[in-house]
Amino acid sequence: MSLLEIRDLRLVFDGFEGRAHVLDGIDLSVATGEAVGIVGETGCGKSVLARSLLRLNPSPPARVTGGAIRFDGADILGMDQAALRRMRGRDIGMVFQDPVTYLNPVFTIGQQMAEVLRAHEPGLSRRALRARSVALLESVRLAEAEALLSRYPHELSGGMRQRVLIAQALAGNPRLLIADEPTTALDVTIQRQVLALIADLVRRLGLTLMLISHDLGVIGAVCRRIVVMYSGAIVEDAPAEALFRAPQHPYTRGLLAAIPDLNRPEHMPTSIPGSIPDLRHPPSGCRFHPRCPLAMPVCAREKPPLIPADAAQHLVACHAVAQSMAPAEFGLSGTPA
Ligand SMILES: Nc1ncnc2c1ncn2[C@@H]1O[C@H](COP(=O)(O)OP(=O)(O)OP(=O)(O)O)[C@@H](O)[C@H]1O
Repeated sequence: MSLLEIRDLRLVFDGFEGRAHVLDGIDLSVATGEAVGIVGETGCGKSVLARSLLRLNPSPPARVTGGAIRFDGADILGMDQAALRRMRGRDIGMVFQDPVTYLNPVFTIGQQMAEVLRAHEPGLSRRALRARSVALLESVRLAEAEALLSRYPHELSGGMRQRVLIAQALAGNPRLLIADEPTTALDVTIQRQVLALIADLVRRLGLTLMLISHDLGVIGAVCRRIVVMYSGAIVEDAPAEALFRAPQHPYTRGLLAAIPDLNRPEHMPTSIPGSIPDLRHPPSGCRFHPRCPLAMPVCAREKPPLIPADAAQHLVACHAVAQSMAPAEFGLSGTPA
């Protein structure tokens, strides 16, 4: 049974310069205990998707135009404000990219931990708040947690600040943790430590994780399953090992070809030709078709469905891949361009 079910989710932003079709029919199921990575180029809608799960996209300009999101059976899109407040942090916790933005410079770490804890459990005594804060800071491997309570954010390093935010996200004992580019603002060594911490928390607390990054290396370090997004749609969804070994979608292949390989110095990284589409005027059919080396006439006409590729858990949305698997079954009229 899935903890999270997203069905045909569609979301637009209405702006002065027109309507941006940002989520174009997202289908995603996440089972309890899974660690799923969402990867894709900047602007493909990863953060908007994550914020949709907590209904955090500002509305207006954001508007959900179709689909459903269910968390443990509850209809998130139909929740009233009181139900949303209960759900946020308690069912689904979220960690954002930039720890500086989300910690208030004028309050101590202790005051900010207490504020989050009080929101979840209003009746906690001062002593209980202190004990819970220390336990949470220790759970994210922060040394001298007791002393940290009286420090201000600027007295902490970037990695420590991100750990404090992870501790805050865990304060409501969420079942699903969403981490949106949690290490992008950190330098490489600290990045590795924070990723190791997230992987460890997932194991220790039995958390379900949705990790968002533009970096396949970051996702591959933590997640067993990888979902690739392109321009508001999922183009491939596969076990990490299968995705790295045998990527199916031409966009995923392009992403992998762009990564330098230290074991093969002769391999020259290549970039995907063209640029990401303008979401106010997205290409018809498959949004990747103008950049795709395998594009066929059908690709400009019909959006390809997400279907099993070489294994049941390996899904891909590509007419060319579908045709190469079973041409008669799919009956596509397209011929290679
Ligand atoms: N508040 C907003 N108002 C208008 N458009 C928005 C808003 N938030 C996001 N968008 C648009 O939605 C699209 C997807 O943005 P999103 O932040 O989800 O991308 P992303 O894949 O997470 O990329 P990045 O890694 O750069 O954050 C972008 O075109 C962005 O301009």
